[in-house]
Amino acid sequence: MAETATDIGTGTTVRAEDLHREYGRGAAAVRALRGVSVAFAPGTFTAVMGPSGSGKTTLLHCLAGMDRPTRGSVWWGGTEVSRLPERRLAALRRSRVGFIFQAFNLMPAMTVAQNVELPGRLAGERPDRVRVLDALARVGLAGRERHRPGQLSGGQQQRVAIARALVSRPPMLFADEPTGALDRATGHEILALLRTGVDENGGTCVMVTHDPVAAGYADRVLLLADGGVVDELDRPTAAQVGACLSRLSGREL
Ligand SMILES: Nc1ncnc2c1ncn2[C@@H]1O[C@H](COP(=O)(O)OP(=O)(O)OP(=O)(O)O)[C@@H](O)[C@H]1O
Repeated sequence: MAETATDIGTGTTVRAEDLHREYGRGAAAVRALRGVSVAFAPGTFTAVMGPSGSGKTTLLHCLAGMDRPTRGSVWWGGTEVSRLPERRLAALRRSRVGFIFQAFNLMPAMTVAQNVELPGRLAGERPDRVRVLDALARVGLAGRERHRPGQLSGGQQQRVAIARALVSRPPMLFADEPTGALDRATGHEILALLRTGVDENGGTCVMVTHDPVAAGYADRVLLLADGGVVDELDRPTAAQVGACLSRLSGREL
């Protein structure tokens, strides 16, 4: 099936159909995902939660085209990404997907601006200074472009990582515990940035988190257990999320 540039525009529906992901083979095989079918509409912010080992990161990596399912399919708009050859997938991913890691994953020897430019450079593009400075300004880091990551606080480093993820204005943003390494107040600032990105640009954002308060920024919470979706909550309060997680891990608060 051929994909075209028009398949993916501002805000993309991300869809998984009967997704299975196994690691290893035979008796030692781990079934990380066991038939997940779920869709994420443009202009929505979804939190993925569940006990440790339930498959959250595996699901995120498959949705973001960073890992391949063993069985089933992942779609970005009308494009079945799980079947694309590696080079075409990598090219599409670079232009369509922003990914934010818990540990920021910045290059310490590079300046803030160079870090933001890096994905484009790796793709062979000429850096667009105006876009880079605009992305830094959008995350509140105007004037910091010549700093090294080590000269910034954890929250500021995560803002650099968000600017790096957003500089190409991707329609899809995936975040794996983006506030896990931050204090609560700084975490709120980061979550507010993600929320604004969805509200103002109509992007599709999927975030893995362990924090019920962080999940409160999302429109929807998807709960995983044992590699499957076991529940969904629409605009839940932190208390509702906490109660649901406690039930899932077999404990009552
Ligand atoms: N590369 C791998 N090789 C083997 N097993 C793996 C690999 N990655 C993940 N797993 C296993 O797959 C299952 C799901 O892992 P995953 O990281 O997706 O869970 P998670 O819900 O994100 O966990 P956590 O909340 O602890 O980060 C776990 O049993 C894990 O040990």
